[in-house]
Amino acid sequence: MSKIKLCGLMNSIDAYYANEAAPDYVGLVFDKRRHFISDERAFSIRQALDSNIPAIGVFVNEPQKHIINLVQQEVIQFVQLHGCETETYITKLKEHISCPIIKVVSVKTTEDILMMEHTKAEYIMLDHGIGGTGKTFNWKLIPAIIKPWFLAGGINLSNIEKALDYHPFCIDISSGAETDGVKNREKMIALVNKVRLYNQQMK
Ligand SMILES: O=C(O)c1ccccc1NCC(=O)[C@H](O)[C@H](O)COP(=O)(O)O
Repeated sequence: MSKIKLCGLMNSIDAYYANEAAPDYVGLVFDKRRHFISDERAFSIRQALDSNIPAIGVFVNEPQKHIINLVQQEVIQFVQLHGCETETYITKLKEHISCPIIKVVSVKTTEDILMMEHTKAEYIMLDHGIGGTGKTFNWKLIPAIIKPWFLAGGINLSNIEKALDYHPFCIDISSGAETDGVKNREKMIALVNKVRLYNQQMK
C-alpha cells in the first residue's frame, strides 16, 4: 500500500487543490530554485491546508536553525534533506527536533542506495539529480530496501502504475502534477486516485 506526496506547492490555491486531492503528504520547498517559497508563504499555505495533511519541508544544505524554527512553529511536520547533508548533520538536527527525517539519494548506482540504508534518518528518498527535475532515474537499479523509501523523479500520470509496481512506501511527484510549471488540480486529483485504485487492487 503506497502513499503519495505532492511536492512543490507554491500558494494557497495549490493548498486548496491538495485538500481536494487529499494526498498523504505535501512538500514545501525552501531551496532557492524553481519551487522556492518564503517562510511567510509557507505559513499561509499551512493555514490553508487540511490539518490532516502533513507538510514536508524540503531543504538543501540548510542552516539547521531555519529548519528547527519551521518545525517549532508547526509549519512543517517532516524534514526532507535534499543536499549533501552528512550523518553528523542529521544526528545534530535530531537533538533539536523529533519529527521524521527523509534523506534523499540522487541515484546513479545501486550502491548509492545501499550506502544510504544505514542513515539515522527515518526514511530515504530515491530521486533523479538535484530534485524537481521531472526526470526519472533507472528504476532497475533499485535493490530490496529495508528502510521505508520514497520514489521520486519524473513520475506522472503515464508511468505512475509502473512506479507503484516497485512498492515504495510513498510516491513523490512535483512536475508530473503540473501544467506549464503550475500545479494542475485535475492532475493532482487523478494522481492520488491512481494510487488509491492501485492499492485497492493490491488487496
Ligand atoms: O522541486 C524543487 O524545486 C526542488 C528544488 C530543490 C531540491 C528539491 C526539490 N524538489 C524535491 C522533491 O521532493 C520533488 O518532488 C522530487 O524531486 C520530484 O520532482 P519531479 O521530478 O519534478 O516530480
